[in-house]
Amino acid sequence: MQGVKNLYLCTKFVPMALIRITKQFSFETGHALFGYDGKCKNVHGHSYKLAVTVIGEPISDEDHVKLGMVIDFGDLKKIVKQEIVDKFDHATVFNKNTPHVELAEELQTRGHNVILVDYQPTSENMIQDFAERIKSRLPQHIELYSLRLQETETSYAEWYASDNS
Ligand SMILES: Nc1nc2c(c(=O)[nH]1)N=C([C@H](O)[C@H](O)COP(=O)(O)OP(=O)(O)OP(=O)(O)O)CN2
Ligand SMILES: [Zn+2]
Repeated sequence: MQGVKNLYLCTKFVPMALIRITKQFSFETGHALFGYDGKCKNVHGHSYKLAVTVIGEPISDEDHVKLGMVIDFGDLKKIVKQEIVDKFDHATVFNKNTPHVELAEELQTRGHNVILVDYQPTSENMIQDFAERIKSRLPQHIELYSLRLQETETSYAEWYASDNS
């Protein structure tokens, strides 16, 4: 009986661990790479898949409604939906520093959903943009750990906070 009591006490005093949790998203987005020397210079689209990983300590306050969670998956979903999915899904992204801006403006006047960005819309640049958008919305005690943006079945970009600090 004494042994069982000790085991119970041990589980109560385990130091808090940092845990990574991940939520995955998908959205359909068009883009064109102005000046590119391949077929992706044409306006085309991808079924993007985005995996968002955050890191933090699970909440240990037994009175907290989110006990045991780093962040509620639902709250993470809300942030990523508002910042990325709802904006980029069924939109076409153009680099506003290229002549594509004219095409973009024409499409906008015809009611199309267009996003003008300050960069060439490659996976590498989009993932950096997404990292900044998500970081700006996370609670202070949670950090963005990594992103993985999959553009095609065989191509993806990754962003790690540790590579960029
Ligand atoms: N480093 C990068 N290279 C390319 C990007 C990019 O964002 N970063 N983007 C493109 C195109 O937009 C498009 O994604 C084509 O990618 P790719 O993998 O070449 O697509 P394919 O369908 O041709 O791939 P396969 O699986 O090899 O058939 C181009 N490059
Ligand atoms: Zn592409």
